[in-house]
Amino acid sequence: MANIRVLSDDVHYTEEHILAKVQYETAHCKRTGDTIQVTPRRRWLEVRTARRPQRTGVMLVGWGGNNGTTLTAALLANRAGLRWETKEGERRADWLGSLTQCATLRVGSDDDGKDVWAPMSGVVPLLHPDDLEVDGWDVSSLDLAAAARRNRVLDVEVQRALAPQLRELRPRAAAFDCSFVAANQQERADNVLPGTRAQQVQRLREDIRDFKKAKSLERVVVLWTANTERFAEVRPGLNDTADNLLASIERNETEVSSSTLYAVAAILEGCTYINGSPQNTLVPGCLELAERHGTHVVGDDLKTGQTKLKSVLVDFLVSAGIKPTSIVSYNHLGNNDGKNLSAPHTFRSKEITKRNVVDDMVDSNPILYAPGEHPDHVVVIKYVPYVGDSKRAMDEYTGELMFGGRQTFVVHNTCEDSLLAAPLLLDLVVLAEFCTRVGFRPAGDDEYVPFHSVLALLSYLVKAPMVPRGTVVNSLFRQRACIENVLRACVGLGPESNMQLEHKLASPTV
Ligand SMILES: NC(=O)c1ccc[n+]([C@@H]2O[C@H](COP(=O)([O-])OP(=O)(O)OC[C@H]3O[C@@H](n4cnc5c(N)ncnc54)[C@H](O)[C@@H]3O)[C@@H](O)[C@H]2O)c1
Ligand SMILES: O=P([O-])([O-])O[C@@H]1[C@@H](O)[C@H](O)[C@@H](O)[C@H](O)[C@@H]1O
Repeated sequence: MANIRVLSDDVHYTEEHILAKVQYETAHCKRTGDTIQVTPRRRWLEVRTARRPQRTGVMLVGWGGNNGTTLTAALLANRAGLRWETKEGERRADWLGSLTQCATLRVGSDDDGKDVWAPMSGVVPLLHPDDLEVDGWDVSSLDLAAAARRNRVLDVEVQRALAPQLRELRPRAAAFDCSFVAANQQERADNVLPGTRAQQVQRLREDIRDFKKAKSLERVVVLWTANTERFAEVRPGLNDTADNLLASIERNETEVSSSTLYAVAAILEGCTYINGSPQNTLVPGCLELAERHGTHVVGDDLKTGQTKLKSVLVDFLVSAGIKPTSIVSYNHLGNNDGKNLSAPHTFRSKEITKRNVVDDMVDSNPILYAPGEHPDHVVVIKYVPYVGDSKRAMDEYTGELMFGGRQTFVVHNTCEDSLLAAPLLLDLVVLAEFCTRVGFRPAGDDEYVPFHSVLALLSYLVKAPMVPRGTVVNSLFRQRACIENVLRACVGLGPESNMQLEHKLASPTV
């Protein structure tokens, strides 16, 4: 696929960097009575992107799980160009569902006025999946071939072809506190670290160093794709500050979750930490620790199927002036994730992230909704072993039309949960690595400013985006546009406005 090269006085490609200059516009608003005063603020920004992706490895927490084994198999299969027979004919390994590997963005138009599109990975150098090393931890000691067989996600032909390599991959012993997950998860836990929380953090840090050294890595991303935990209590003296969190770990406080131990270990080793599950791993003390160490964190909860569709449908309805009044999201699934979510305290974590996704869109339209008014919104998840990873999502959306009309549409969405999640895990790692190579400064300043420790740019990939400040955006296309426009800024292209006035005015030469 083509890479783009921007020919502009505002873009310079040196051996090490892409140096770009772009005009950045915001608008300050002030409400006075029935009027909103809007003051545009335009300034020139200089963007510096290091061109060489770093030698990167990802350490998956929950490596032996459905998502972890599926991502690992995808990395191996794509690297090998694996082809296999199915009843529909030959298939070959691909990255379908990955934004960085299979999505494009419009970069302009050609002599005939036709749009020209480029792969996202062709705008700025991104880490290639073939170069990504993988390791991780799991409470189950199964090697990844045995785990893939247990997980029942991959075609048998694929499992057979990859078994020799998967068999060599064995998860490291895990930090695990079963009280934070469903009791039914204890039965697989034969690979658990002993000792206090402080000793476990120390061991996890040694694991990260060991992986980094063994693979000669420059960057390690720690990504939680283990079970959903219950929310941890956040309270002064426990985890409200970095020092209090570290002291609580030293005191072996039982309210510090296993996932927070991984996050602390990652941050102390200078790694990006990504929370692919809904629990509040990234407590305030964790966020302060990440800022102190200048590392990035991303959360919460992968956005893969039912919620992703919801963030599109509700955005479409509200932005079309149709008023969603009832949203009922039901799904059943039969994988281990579903088994773990069958406990009330773990389901509650998932319910929170699946329900909050419409808040910003509802709040954006006071014409439709009075202050504090929201659609009825219900989330139901049931564990039905027979369907395995092939989650069935059924949604009913009801909205109000003019003259008291009602519109109801029902969606049946059979997701293969892990085949949807694995490409997003790759995107999270690839974009997280990219974010460590970019800096911004007002034109003329000396210092480039990196992304904030809380990587809000990756909101597109999670259900409940953490942001350092400002409004949480859940609208999927606004989130995607943010990534697209940041990539464009790195090569001196302004934001995609979609105006294309050259095709809309009486004269194309305005
Ligand atoms: N489409 C999706 O699959 C999807 C979407 C959004 C979020 N998620 C979240 O991703 C996570 C993983 O999903 P999955 O389908 O792979 O689940 P899974 O149960 O198949 O995998 C989780 C793995 O984590 C291991 N584990 C549990 N606690 C651990 C610990 N403390 N340390 C190390 N390993 C531990 C388990 O043994 C298991 O192998 C879940 O929290 C799920 O809610 C999944
Ligand atoms: O991402 P999404 O499809 O909206 O939500 C999914 C839930 O519907 C499913 O029950 C759960 O097991 C997955 O982890 C995922 O969170």
